[in-house]
Amino acid sequence: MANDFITTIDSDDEAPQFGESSIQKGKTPTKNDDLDPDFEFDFAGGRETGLDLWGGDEVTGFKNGAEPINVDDIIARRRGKPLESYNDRKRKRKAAKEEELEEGSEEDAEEKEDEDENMDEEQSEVELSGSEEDEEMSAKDSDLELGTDDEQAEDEEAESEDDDEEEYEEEAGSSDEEDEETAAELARKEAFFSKDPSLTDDPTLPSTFAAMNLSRPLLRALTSLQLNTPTPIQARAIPLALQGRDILGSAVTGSGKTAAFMIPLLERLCYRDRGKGGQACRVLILCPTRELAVQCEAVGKALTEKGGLDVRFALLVGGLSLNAQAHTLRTLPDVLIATPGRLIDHLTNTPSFTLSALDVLVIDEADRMLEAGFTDELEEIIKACPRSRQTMLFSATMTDSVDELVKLSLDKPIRVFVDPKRNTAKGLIQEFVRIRSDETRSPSLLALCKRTVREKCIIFFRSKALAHQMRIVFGLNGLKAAELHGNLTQEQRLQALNDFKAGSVDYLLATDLASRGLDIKGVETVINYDMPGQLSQYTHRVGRTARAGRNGRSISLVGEADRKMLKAAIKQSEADQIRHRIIPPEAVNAMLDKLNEIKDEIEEVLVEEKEEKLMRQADMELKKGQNMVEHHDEIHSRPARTWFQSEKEKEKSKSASKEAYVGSFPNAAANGSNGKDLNKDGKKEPKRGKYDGLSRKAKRRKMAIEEDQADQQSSKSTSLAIRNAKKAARPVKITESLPKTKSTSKKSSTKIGAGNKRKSAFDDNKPSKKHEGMRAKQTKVNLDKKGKSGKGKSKGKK
Ligand SMILES: Nc1ncnc2c1ncn2[C@@H]1O[C@H](COP(=O)(O)OP(=O)(O)OP(=O)(O)O)[C@@H](O)[C@H]1O
Repeated sequence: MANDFITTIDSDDEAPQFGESSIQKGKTPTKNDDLDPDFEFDFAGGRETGLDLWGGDEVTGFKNGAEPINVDDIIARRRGKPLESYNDRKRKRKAAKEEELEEGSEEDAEEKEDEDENMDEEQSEVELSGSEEDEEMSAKDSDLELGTDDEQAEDEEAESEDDDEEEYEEEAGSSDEEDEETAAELARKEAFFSKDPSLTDDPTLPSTFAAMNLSRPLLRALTSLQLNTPTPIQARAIPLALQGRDILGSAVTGSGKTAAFMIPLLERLCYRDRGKGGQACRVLILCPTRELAVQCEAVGKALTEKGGLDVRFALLVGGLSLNAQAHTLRTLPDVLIATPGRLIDHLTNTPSFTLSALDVLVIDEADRMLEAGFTDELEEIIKACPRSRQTMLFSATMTDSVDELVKLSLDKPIRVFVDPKRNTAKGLIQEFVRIRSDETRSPSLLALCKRTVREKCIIFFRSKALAHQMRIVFGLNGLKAAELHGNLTQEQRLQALNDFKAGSVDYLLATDLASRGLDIKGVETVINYDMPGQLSQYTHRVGRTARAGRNGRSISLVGEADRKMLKAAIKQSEADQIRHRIIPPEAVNAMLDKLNEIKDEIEEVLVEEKEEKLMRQADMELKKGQNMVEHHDEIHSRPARTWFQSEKEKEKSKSASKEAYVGSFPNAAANGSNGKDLNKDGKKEPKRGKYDGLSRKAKRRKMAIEEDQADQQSSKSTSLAIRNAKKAARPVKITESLPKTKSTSKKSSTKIGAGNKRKSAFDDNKPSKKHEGMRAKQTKVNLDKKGKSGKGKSKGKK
């Protein structure tokens, strides 16, 4: 029985606070389109002890950018008072108590009056609408009545769990098949990967960092950051990385993977050639998001500063000044930490910047890179790296979608998978709340936050618009929240993280932008407002809590459409980690009423926000115009920046890469996230021809351009052939070696993860030559005009 392993808990014993309500079905907020593309900031500021990132000191020195709009300001303006965080309220209460003790018993009566006044003030600041008493009463009432409703709810739940059980059995049947497939896959993978010597030759793993033969400064840094004992992934990966081996590393979220690659590469840099000409960019760490790159840099810098190492970092991410980054690159920093897009931009547009001296390439959150549609960018970057480099790929979730990437970028790699059966941290309790109708989702979330989860909570939403709407709803209900998603400026994103870290807001309302890698200390709860489309996303979301051996809980609101994902999440977890939570229906209904009451006000806040945005945008346009007039000559003398793909190509390859990634999940189609190219009968649509959809005129024009290009190409190759023939006819000097014969093999154009019908990378035995920087063997299938296929074959060069 599912009941056997699902413990049901309810919210009855939790002290209620106050209630509120309604679902905002109105307007979606306007897209934040007043971003200033030129704003710049730096990440000055270190940290004292421990790897405590996002300490609130990172965001400094903003220039140019207009002040971002804060909906809390709009709400405060309407209400006449700013919102307070749970911490602020606690601090106030504590201060009041201390004051009371100091005053002594003589002034007791007088003091009590004051305190009551204070309390009233505090309460009214928090309880923004309705009378305080009413709210408290209604919340209390709902708790008292809970017994009967609870029983009813549990009965209903038991029924549903019976249904669940049947489906579990069905799933268990199909999973055998999956396991068989996996066994075959595993055999192929085993042949591809080298044996991990830490498992076979020497089963005793280093239990201390000192036992890893790390240099003294690095050991000192680790001690002062209180990293005393290596985590399992560190114990296994660091010694292998120090030997220069290529690694595919995976371990549960929050298990210290960043240090697992950062420590060996810093150790390596301690012994680099510092002589004349020895200075170069030696390490590249690729991260999927800007926030992750910033965090990764912070880990590296913390170790460097504490150890007194002479290693310089450069952060190459979007949203920061291109010119400042180009300037830093000219100084040849040792470690580049980059997001793929910005790195490509520099490779294409920053004069004399190359990766030709690179020793180590690290791809963090490798599967996410493919999910985010960075396939072509990764291929381009790998192509720009020397073949002799060491490569390490890390992620908590390694789906088969990374096979191609592994094969393309790693050389005789070792798979370092720590506890592959465990997907979530041991200290994580996963709670699930059943949502019977979508109408109750928002009130359930509010009830949860008002009654149970008061602080240090990240709430994940499927869309940016929803996260923003909910921020307004939270604000109007006296809950202090910040939002984090891609519609914000980089400044706002980092500010939100810093506010949350500092405790000046209690909730971080985020999209999946924040689901990967972010290490924020003290996150106690993760709430999934809705279940994500993929299991790996769920794993990463809930992995923002219970990190580094700590405890934490996740609470997921599960509707009918999320049942499959619920089962998958339960299946991948230990039985004692799962709980069923019930929110008293009265509390939910009270919130629903409150939300309905403030519906109009939500609209008004959105309108005010829009108006303010338009005004600031007009201001910026004005400034822009002035700049264009004043600095016309300078602006037009700059060379235009180029990109390795056109916008159209970029979009196309992004969606192809996303589809390939999503297609690797069996449940993706069920979640509506794939199958775009299937017709009504579920069959694959034929591929569109390159002239399809074009008017006759446009088609003729395109054909003419292609002909011109072909002509140009052939005249170029003719003159090259003439030059070569002349050269060959020249007599060869005795001291000169004979000219080498050129390989005629064609370049392959296989894309990582491209195409929907996926074949494992490990199925491919035919070697072929790829780009200079790539080491993997590739196969290209060339279709001739008649549709016959022929395989291009060439050797991979080491
Ligand atoms: N040896 C160690 N001892 C104690 N704490 C550690 C150790 N190594 C790392 N940590 C801490 O563990 C936390 C999580 O580390 P990190 O962010 O590298 O995890 P991760 O495995 O990369 O997680 P994710 O998969 O979510 O990206 C950090 O706060 C870090 O300071």
